[in-house]
Amino acid sequence: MSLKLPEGMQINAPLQPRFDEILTPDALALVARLHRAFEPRRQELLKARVERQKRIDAGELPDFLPETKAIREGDWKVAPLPKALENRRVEITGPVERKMIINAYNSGADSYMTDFEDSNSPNWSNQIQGQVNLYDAIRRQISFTNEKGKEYKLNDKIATLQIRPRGWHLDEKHVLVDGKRVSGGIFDFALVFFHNAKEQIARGAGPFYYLPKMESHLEARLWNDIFVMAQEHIGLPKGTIKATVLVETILATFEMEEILYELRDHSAGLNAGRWDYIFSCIKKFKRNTDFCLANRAAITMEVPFMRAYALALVKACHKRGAPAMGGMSALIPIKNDEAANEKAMAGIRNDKARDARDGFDGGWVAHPGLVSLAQEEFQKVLGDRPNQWDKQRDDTFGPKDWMNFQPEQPITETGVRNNINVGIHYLGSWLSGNGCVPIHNLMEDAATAEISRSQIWQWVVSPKGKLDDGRKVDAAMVRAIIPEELAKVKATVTAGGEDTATYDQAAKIFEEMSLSDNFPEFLTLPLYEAMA
Ligand SMILES: CC(=O)SCCNC(=O)CCNC(=O)[C@H](O)C(C)(C)COP(=O)(O)OP(=O)(O)OC[C@H]1O[C@@H](n2cnc3c(N)ncnc32)[C@H](O)[C@@H]1OP(=O)(O)O
Ligand SMILES: O=CC(=O)O
Ligand SMILES: [Mg+2]
Repeated sequence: MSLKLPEGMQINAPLQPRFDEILTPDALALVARLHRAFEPRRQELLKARVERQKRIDAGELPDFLPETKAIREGDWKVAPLPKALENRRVEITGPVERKMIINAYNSGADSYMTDFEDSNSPNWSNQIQGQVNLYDAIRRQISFTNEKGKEYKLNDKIATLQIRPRGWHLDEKHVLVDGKRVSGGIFDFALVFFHNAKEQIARGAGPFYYLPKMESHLEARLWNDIFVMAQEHIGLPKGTIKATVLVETILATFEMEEILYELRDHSAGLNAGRWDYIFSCIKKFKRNTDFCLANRAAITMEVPFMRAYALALVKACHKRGAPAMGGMSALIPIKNDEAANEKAMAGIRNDKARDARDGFDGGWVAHPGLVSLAQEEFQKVLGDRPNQWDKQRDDTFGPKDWMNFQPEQPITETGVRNNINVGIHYLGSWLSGNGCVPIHNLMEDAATAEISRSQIWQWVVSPKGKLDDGRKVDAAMVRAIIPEELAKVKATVTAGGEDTATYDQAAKIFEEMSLSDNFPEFLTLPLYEAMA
């Protein structure tokens, strides 16, 4: 099998069965066109992130942008949404894996966000097989048979699909245009859009996306411009694409209305992506000795800075006629322990009930077993209404609330060990090709793992990184604990019948990342270079 590539493009990766159906000359021509038009801007925006980080490291604190005041104070709304996106009470998410795609579509959720991002390990095979899977699913020709002979196919009634491409920071290292790597996000979007947008419209839905990890409205403008060119390229009217932006960086909180404005023809609202958000709060202020968060488990949606961010998001969305989507609790069903399972389910109910009361129009779940209880909680508040866009909030949250990073205690040895254990387990799994894993009965993905590894870094560096018994968290402590937790992780993985080959490498990378002077921007950057 060989591919006919557009001029100037190289693909340095093996072709598996059916990859040629995705990597067609016309689809790759769109990748090349978008790359040539927009890669310089992506690079500038990534450079601007680095420059801004330097200023924050030197003590600058973010604030609202004076140059966008008119947008914040102006009277405008986002364009109306298609019917398929009016009701999004429960959105299930998950990696672009064949069986899971079928299960998620059939789960009873209103919508299904299929994920090339946080829950996906972006090796070449996962990326392109994921595209094959979506191509089949959108055409209702997907099926799967497991090793026991159980057959999977789509129900008559399925969820509305939304697709999350990779964030701006990640390249697709296997595809070069004019000698340069293409953006992972542009690559994922261009292929899935080119092959499926018209088919999705013909089937009563549309090309709907989720956009991750943005730090500014200029980054949203880049996506908007990409949408405009892509729609023109295949002959769809401007405004056909709809995209929900995850507000999952602290800096984006200061530009929520501007982000909606940039995407106003294509916006499907905002989502409170809590896990990357917590990670971003740690990362952005990691050298500010005033800030040091407590154990990961203590940073819930109930702590004031997380509430201030979530409620501000509802306010911004409803003011602009856009859906406000809630994020995901990491709780998942627990097998073989009824009491623990009941507690987890009560936790999910609580989470969804709070979001619904606050004004969110829906929220995410991690697992099909959570769909009905999330539906029930939104039903209690929304009743027969498809959403609650009519609910306007009048809170006045601002910078002080968003940067009130409390609690700072407790930090405990258990907390340190848990972060190291989860970090190594997740990294090892990611390197072996699995980007979402149940660990200690919680859903762990790239965003939750980022919190674990960045907390270790911060606790070592910050004078406030002290355990409740008075000991300072330091490099020696971390180095001593890593082998102990690695052994536990390997025992768990072996008990689950899986190979432990990638876990020594994971522990090494984890140690380097948590103890190096330079904080790696994303854990997936060194990991992606380490993978084939
Ligand atoms: C921070 C963020 O970005 S959040 C968004 C990203 N994270 C996610 O999308 C989480 C996705 N969830 C998952 O990957 C999984 O639920 C996990 C890894 C957490 C747990 O998975 P498992 O241990 O396999 O769960 P479990 O064994 O209970 O699964 C039971 C069945 O449900 C399926 N299932 C579980 N979660 C999902 C899902 N999200 N989508 C589709 N099917 C699912 C399993 O494949 C399995 O199917 P089967 O019975 O037909 O074999
Ligand atoms: O993408 C979602 C998050 O919480 O991070
Ligand atoms: Mg995220």
